[in-house]
Amino acid sequence: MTRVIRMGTRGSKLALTQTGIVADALRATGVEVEIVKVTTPGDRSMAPIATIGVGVFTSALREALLRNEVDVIVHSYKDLPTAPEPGITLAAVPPREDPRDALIARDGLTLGELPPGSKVGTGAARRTAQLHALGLGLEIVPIRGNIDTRMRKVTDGELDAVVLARAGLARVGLVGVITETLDPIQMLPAPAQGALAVECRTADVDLEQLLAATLDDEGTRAAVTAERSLLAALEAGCSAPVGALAEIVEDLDAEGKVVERISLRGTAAVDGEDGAVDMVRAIALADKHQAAQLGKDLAAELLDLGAGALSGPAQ
Ligand SMILES: NCc1[nH]cc(CCC(=O)O)c1CC(=O)O
Repeated sequence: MTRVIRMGTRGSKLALTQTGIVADALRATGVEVEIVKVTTPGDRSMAPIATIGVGVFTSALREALLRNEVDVIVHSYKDLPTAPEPGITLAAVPPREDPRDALIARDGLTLGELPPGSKVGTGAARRTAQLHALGLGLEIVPIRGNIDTRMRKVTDGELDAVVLARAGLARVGLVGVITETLDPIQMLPAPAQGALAVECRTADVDLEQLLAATLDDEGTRAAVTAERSLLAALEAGCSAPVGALAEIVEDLDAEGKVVERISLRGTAAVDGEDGAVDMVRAIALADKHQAAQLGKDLAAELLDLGAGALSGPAQ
C-alpha cells in the first residue's frame, strides 16, 4: 500500500499513547502513518459521563472517519457503545493489557487496609456498586477527569484513594503508583477493559485486511466478544453497573484431551433492601468459538438472579 494512513486520535495522553502503539505496529510493516488530532465533546466537558452520554469520546472520531478526514481510529474498547456503527468495521482487536482495576491509595494502603469512612473516588457506577457491595464502609465520591487529575486528589489529601483501570496506567508508564491491583473476586472490570478497538471504514477493504493481519489477537477478540455480548444482552450502557471478565482456560474434553475454553464471570447490580445496591454474580464456561452465545447465556442467568432492575446509566 503506497498511501499514507491517517490515524485520528483524541489529544489526551492515554489516547495519543494508544494510537501511537498501533501506529508503531503499522509502521513496522513498512506503511507510512500520519497522526491527526480530533477534539471530542467529552474532552471539552467535565460533566458526569452519565449526563453527556455513552459514546461521548468515540462518536467525534467516528464522524471524522466517516467524513474521510482520517482512515483509522483507535478506541479504548470499553468506551464504545454496544450497537454497531453503519459504515464502520472493527478491523482489529490487538492483544489486551491486564484488564483489572487498580487502587491508588495514600500511604501505600490496600483496599482492606482503608479504615471505614475512607473516601474513595470513582466516576463509574460499576466500581461504585462493587465497592459498596464489599461492605468495607467506604465513602464513594464521584469524580471525573484524566489520570493525572484523579491521582492528584489522593496526593492533595482530598481523597484517601481512587480506582482506575490498570491498563491505562500501564500504557502511560504509571504502574508504579498502584498500591493494589484489585482481584476480580472483589472487582470485576468493565467489559473489554484493557483492550483496544481499531476501526476503519467498511469500504476500505485493503486497509481492513492490513489492520487485521498486523494487529488482531484471536484470544483477546474471543474474550471481549463474550464480555460485550453479556453487556449488550443486559441492555446496559458503558456507564452501567455491569462487570465482566472472560479468560481463555485449558480444560479436558470427554476423551481427556486438553482443549481451550472460554470462562466468563459477570456481575450486575440489583435493587437491594431499603435502597441499597447489591450485586449478583455468575460464572460459565463454553467452547472458545461460542463466545457471543456464552455472553448471552450468562446475561440470562444474571437476569434470573435479579439483575436489570437498575438498567441504564445509573450513577
Ligand atoms: N472510562 C475512561 C477510560 N476508558 C479507558 C480507560 C483505561 C484504559 C482501558 O481500560 O483500556 C479509562 C480510564 C479508567 O477507567 O481508569
